[in-house]
Amino acid sequence: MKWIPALTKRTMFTYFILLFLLYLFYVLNTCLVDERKYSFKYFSLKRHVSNYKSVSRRFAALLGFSFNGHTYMRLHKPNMVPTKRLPDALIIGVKKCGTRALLEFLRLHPDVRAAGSEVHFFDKFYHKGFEWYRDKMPPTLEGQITMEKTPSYWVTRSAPRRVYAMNPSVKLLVVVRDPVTRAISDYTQSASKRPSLPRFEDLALVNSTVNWGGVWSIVDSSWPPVRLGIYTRPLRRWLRRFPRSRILFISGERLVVDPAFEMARVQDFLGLKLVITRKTLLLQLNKGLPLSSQVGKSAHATLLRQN
Ligand SMILES: Nc1ncnc2c1ncn2[C@@H]1O[C@H](COP(=O)(O)OS(=O)(=O)O)[C@@H](OP(=O)(O)O)[C@H]1O
Repeated sequence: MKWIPALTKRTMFTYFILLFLLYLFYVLNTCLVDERKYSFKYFSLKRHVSNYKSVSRRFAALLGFSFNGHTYMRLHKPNMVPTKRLPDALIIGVKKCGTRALLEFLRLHPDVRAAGSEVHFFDKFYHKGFEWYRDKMPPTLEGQITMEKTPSYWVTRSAPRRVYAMNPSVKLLVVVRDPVTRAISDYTQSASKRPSLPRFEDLALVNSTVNWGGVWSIVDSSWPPVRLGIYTRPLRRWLRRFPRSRILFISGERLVVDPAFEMARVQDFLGLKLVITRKTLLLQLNKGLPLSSQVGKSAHATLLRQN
């Protein structure tokens, strides 16, 4: 009976393997449970186990899976795939008050995704429809905020109604600044493009016939750089559609002298975790924050002064 010794050899080999595996599981388990008893083995095994885990995690991620505690879950669940959504918050104005600085600071927050440039949907491209607008937005994950800034929305008569039609709970951010410095900033921008432009005072002031014994100059409130600084009329339009609690006013001046303070207000209003602080801003600026040179320079100078 030749098969008996052969079977015995094979059986013995199988037993040996099983015993070895049993021993291995025992050691692994004991080490993981009692770290004091087998400290050396524990540490070396732990290293191997964690290496194995991280490699498997990366591999699983490549296949579209993700670890969540002890269970696997599909990464491609609807809320895990970045999707383009209509904005949850808008920077609606005011032109030349620091809107760009505000958006650039907000972009530093990991839970904020903003459209690359001014979209002008509610003033110029409304006829293209909400699908067109959605397509202009960056893909966001669930929990992230989609944003856009177009300062001309502030003065567009139909914008409050249109924004309301998109989402009555949208959050609105308005940067305001001293109307005189705002007008000068506005004029300087135009003058840099048209050097032949008359002097600021010639455009901002008009001679008045209403006088008390002489010719008086009064401010020409119809001149756009001045008119844009009269905040009450557009504000009334926005407040007709949106409650005050949905609008946050940000001081353009304070955004320069204390950006961290204003950004804390903004993050609180948007329901974001406080990430943009004085410390993180300074840290980022020292590293070469991805801000435009103008915004970056003024913020850096301010933060260094405060330090
Ligand atoms: N960090 C920071 N904080 C606040 N404000 C800043 C900051 N950096 C720049 N600025 C000033 O913002 C002014 C431009 O405003 P806007 O970005 O709203 O201009 S625009 O409407 O988008 O063209 C423009 O004002 P003027 O320099 O007076 O023209 C910028 O200097």
